[in-house]
Amino acid sequence: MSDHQHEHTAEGDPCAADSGAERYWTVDEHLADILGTVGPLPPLDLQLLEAQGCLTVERITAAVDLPPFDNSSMDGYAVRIADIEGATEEYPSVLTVVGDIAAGAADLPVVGPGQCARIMTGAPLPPGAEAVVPVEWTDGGSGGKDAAVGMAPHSSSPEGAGGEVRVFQPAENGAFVRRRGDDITAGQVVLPEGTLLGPAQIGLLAAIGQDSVRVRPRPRVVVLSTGSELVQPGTPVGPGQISDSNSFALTAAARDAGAIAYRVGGVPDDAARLREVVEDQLIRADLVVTSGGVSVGAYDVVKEALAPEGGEQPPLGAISFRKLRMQPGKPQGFGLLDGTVPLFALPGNPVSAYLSFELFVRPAIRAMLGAEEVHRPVVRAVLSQGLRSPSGRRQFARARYVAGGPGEPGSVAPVGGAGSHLVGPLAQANSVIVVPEDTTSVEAGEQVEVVLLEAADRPI
Ligand SMILES: Nc1nc2c(c(=O)[nH]1)N[C@H]1C(S)=C(S)[C@@H](COP(=O)(O)OP(=O)(O)OC[C@H]3O[C@@H](n4cnc5c(N)ncnc54)[C@H](O)[C@@H]3O)O[C@H]1N2
Ligand code: MOO
Repeated sequence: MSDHQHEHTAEGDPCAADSGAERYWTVDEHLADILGTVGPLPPLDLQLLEAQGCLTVERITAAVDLPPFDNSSMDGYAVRIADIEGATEEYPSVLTVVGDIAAGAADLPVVGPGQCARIMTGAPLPPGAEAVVPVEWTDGGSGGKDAAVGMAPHSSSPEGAGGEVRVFQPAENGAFVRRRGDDITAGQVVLPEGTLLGPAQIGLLAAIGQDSVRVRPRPRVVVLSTGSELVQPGTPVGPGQISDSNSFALTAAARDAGAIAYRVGGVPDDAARLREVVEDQLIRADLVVTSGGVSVGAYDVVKEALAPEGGEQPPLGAISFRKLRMQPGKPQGFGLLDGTVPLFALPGNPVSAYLSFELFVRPAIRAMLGAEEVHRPVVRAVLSQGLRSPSGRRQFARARYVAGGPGEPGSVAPVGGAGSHLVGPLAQANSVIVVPEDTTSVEAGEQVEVVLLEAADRPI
C-alpha cells in the first residue's frame, strides 16, 4: 500500500466510535427530509439590480415596441431615395440641408424633394425621408469633392447644419434605418417564466421600461459559528485558541449558492447566549446555519440551546439531531425554527462543515431560489490512486478532477487525508469522490462517482 492509500484508510477515524444500538440516517434520508421541508420562497417585486441572479416567477411581456420609432443607425443625412438615385463621386446629388436631428429630438423637419436633414445615430427618421446615407458617403456639407471623415462637433458650430451637401452614392429604401419594433413588438413575451436574471436580461427589462421585476428572492442566510476557542481572524490567537474559519467558508459558500449571507462571528459555548443570538437573528433570516457543538462533548451547546431536554424554556423550534451514515459529516441537526425558518446545525470540524454545506444546505438554498436543479453536477471519472473507505458509511473524499477529452471520462485523484481538520488540502480540491457505503476500497483505474464543486480545470 502506498503512503497515499494509507492516508485514506478509516484508521483513527472519529466516526469509528459508534455504538450499535443508535438509529443512523442515510445521506439520502437526511436529504429527503430537507427537500421535503424546504420550498421556494414567496415571490417578491424587486428593483432590477436587486434581482440579479434570481429566477423570474412569471413570463414577461413587453408593453412597448423596440426600437420605439424608426431611427438612424449611422451619423449622416436622412434622404429621399429618388434624390440620390445614380449619385457618384463625379456626379454627386446636391441636396439642401433643412435641419439637424440629434438623438432625443422631438421636433422633426419635413424632408421634401431635393432636401435632406443631418441626422445622428439613434435619432428619429424625419417625415419624408426614406433612408440614411452615412456622412462618409458625402462631403459633410463642406462643398468639396472629397468624402467627409466626420461631422463638425455641435459645440464648434452651434448654428447646426444648413446649406448644401453632396452625396456620392445612392442608397436603397430603408438603408441604415432601424425600424420601429424590429427588435421587440408590444405584446411579445421577452422572458419566459423561470429565467435566470443576468446582466443581459436585466438590461432588456430596463430597455422595455421596467424598473422592477417579480422573482423568487435570494434567501437571507445567517451563518453562526460556535465555540469558546474561536477568535476573529486578524486578532492574536492565545493558547488553545484557533481562528474562526467556518463562518467565513460557510458565508462564502452561501453566497456562492445564490443567497444573501450574513456572517455572525463566533458565539461562545454558552447555551443561553447562543439561544439569544439565534432569536435575535430570526428577524432577518430565511435560513440559519450553525457550525460546531453538535457532537457528544460536554460543551456541545447547540443541541442544548436549540433542543433543550427537560429545561425550563421551550425549544426554539423542532430541530432534530441525528447521526448520518457518512464521513465526514456524521453529526447533523436539521429542523424548523418557529415552524418556518430552516436551521442546519453542522458539525464543527471545518471539512465536515464545508462538505455538509455543499451536500445539504446548498440544495436547500437552491430550492428556496426556485431552481430546477438543486444539486452540484455529478460525473464518473477514473480514479488515479487507490483509496480506502470505512464500511457502512458513504465517504466523500476531497479530490482534484480533470475533465477527459470528448467522449472520454475524466480522471480524479484524492487530495490530502481523511481527517476532518485538514483545511490545507480542502483548498486544493475542486470535487469530492463518493465511495458508497458498502465499498471499503477502490483501486486505481476503477471508475468512481465525483461531485464537482466548481467548474473543472480551474487553475488554482
Ligand atoms: N466521543 C465522540 N467524539 C466525537 C464524535 C463522536 O461521535 N464521539 N464525533 C466526531 C465528529 S465525526 C465530529 S465531525 C465532531 C463534531 O463536533 P462538533 O460539531 O461538536 O464540533 P466542535 O466540537 O465544536 O468542533 C470540532 C472541531 O472543529 C473545530 N472548529 C469548530 N468550529 C470551528 C470554526 N468556526 N472554525 C474553525 N474550526 C472550528 C474545533 O476547534 C474542533 O477542533 O466531533 C467529533 N467528536
Ligand atoms: O468525521 Mo466528522 O464526521 O469529522 O464530520
